[in-house]
Amino acid sequence: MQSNETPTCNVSKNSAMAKVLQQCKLIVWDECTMAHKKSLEALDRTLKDLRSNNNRFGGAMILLAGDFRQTLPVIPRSTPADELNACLKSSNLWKHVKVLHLSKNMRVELQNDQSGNIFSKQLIDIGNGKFPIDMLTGCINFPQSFCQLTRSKDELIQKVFPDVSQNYRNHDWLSERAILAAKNIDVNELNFKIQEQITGELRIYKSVDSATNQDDVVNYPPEFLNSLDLPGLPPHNLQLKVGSVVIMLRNINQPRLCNGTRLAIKKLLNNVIEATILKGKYKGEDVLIPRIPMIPTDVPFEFKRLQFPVRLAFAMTINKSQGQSLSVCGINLENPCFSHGQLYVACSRVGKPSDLFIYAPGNQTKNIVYHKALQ
Ligand SMILES: Nc1ncnc2c1ncn2[C@@H]1O[C@H](COP(=O)(O)OP(=O)(O)OP(=O)(O)O)[C@@H](O)[C@H]1O
Repeated sequence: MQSNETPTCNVSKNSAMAKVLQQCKLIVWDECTMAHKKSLEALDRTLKDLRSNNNRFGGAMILLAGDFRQTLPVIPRSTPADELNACLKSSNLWKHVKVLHLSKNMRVELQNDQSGNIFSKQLIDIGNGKFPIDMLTGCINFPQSFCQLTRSKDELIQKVFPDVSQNYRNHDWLSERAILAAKNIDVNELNFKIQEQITGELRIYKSVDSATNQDDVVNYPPEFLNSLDLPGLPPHNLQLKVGSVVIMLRNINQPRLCNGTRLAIKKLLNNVIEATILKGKYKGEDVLIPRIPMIPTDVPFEFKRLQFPVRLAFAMTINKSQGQSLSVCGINLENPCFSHGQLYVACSRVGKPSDLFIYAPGNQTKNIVYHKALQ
C-alpha cells in the first residue's frame, strides 16, 4: 500500500490475487480494530477498479471481525487522538457498517470453570474501563479472584514456564504458554532470561544493514543501522538456541509461514533455520526459514536489514498476542500498558483465573481505555 492520501492495494490486474478478488462474494477481515482506516479504504478503491463496479467494495460483502475494546492501529509517537483518527470508526465507510454483537466469551465458556461468570464480567469491565479505580493512584487493583499475582519477574517466569530446561522439548507444552508485556524492552529481557535456562549452544546471527539510497550511505553507517532495534524488525544480533520459541515477523509462505506464526527451532544452520510450527492447521510441520531483506517503514530514511525474519517468542508484546488463545498466560506489568485495550487483550488470552499470572509492582496497574473508541 502506498503512503499517499488515496492509497490502493498493490495488486496488478492480471495477477492470481486479482482473479480471486474479482470472483469472491465475501471477504472476512479479522482483528479489524488494529487496521488503519486507509487500508480498508484502499481495499474499497481496489475492488471497485478490479471488479469494474462502482458500488462499495465493488459489490463484494466485507465481514469485519473485531472488538473495539481491543487495541487500535499502532501509530509511532502518537497521541490517543491520532490512534482514534486512524481507526476504522473514523473512516467515511464506517457509516455503512451494520454492527452485530457476539455476547458470550467462548474462551471462558469452554473451560467450564466455576469462576467463569465472574471472570468474563471482570474482563468486560476492564475492556469497558469500568473496573474500579483507586482514586489516589488512578490505577486498578487486581482482586484475588481475577488472577494469580507473583512477587517478582523470576516467579512469573517460574509459574508460566516451570522446569523449562526439561519441558521445552515438549512442543504441546511450549505452544500453549507465553508471557506478555506492553513494551519490547520487557519482552526482550524475559526472552533472554528464559532462553538462558535452555541447555545447548547459543548461535549468533548478525544482520547486514545498509541504507538503500546512495545519498544516505555516508550519513547512516552500518554501525549506526546495526544499533537500531525497531518493532516489527528482527534484531541485528539475533541469538538463538535449538528448542527456543520464535515468532515470524513477515509473511514468507502463506498460509504456512505468516507474520505471527510461532515455531520451535529445530536446527540452526549457516544460511537457513529449520523450525517446527507450534499451532494451527500446520502444527507439527517442519519448515525452512531463509534470510530475507526487510525495509522498516517507521524511520525517517530508508534502510534494509538482511536477517532471518524471526524474534524470540517465549515472551511477546501484548499487541502481537491479539487473536491468540493460550492455556497459560503471564503478564509482566513492570512497565504498564500505554494504549487503549492492551490490558484487556492481555488478560483475555486465557479462559480462567488460575491460568493467568500477573506481575505488577504494588499489585496495581493502569488500564487505558479510550471511551470514544467504544461509542
Ligand atoms: N461457537 C463456538 N463454539 C465452540 N467453541 C468456540 C465457539 N466460538 C469460539 N470458540 C472457541 O473459543 C476460543 C476463542 O475463539 P476465537 O479465537 O475465535 O475468539 P476471538 O473472538 O477471535 O478472540 P480474540 O479476538 O480475543 O482473540 C477458541 O478456542 C475457539 O475454538
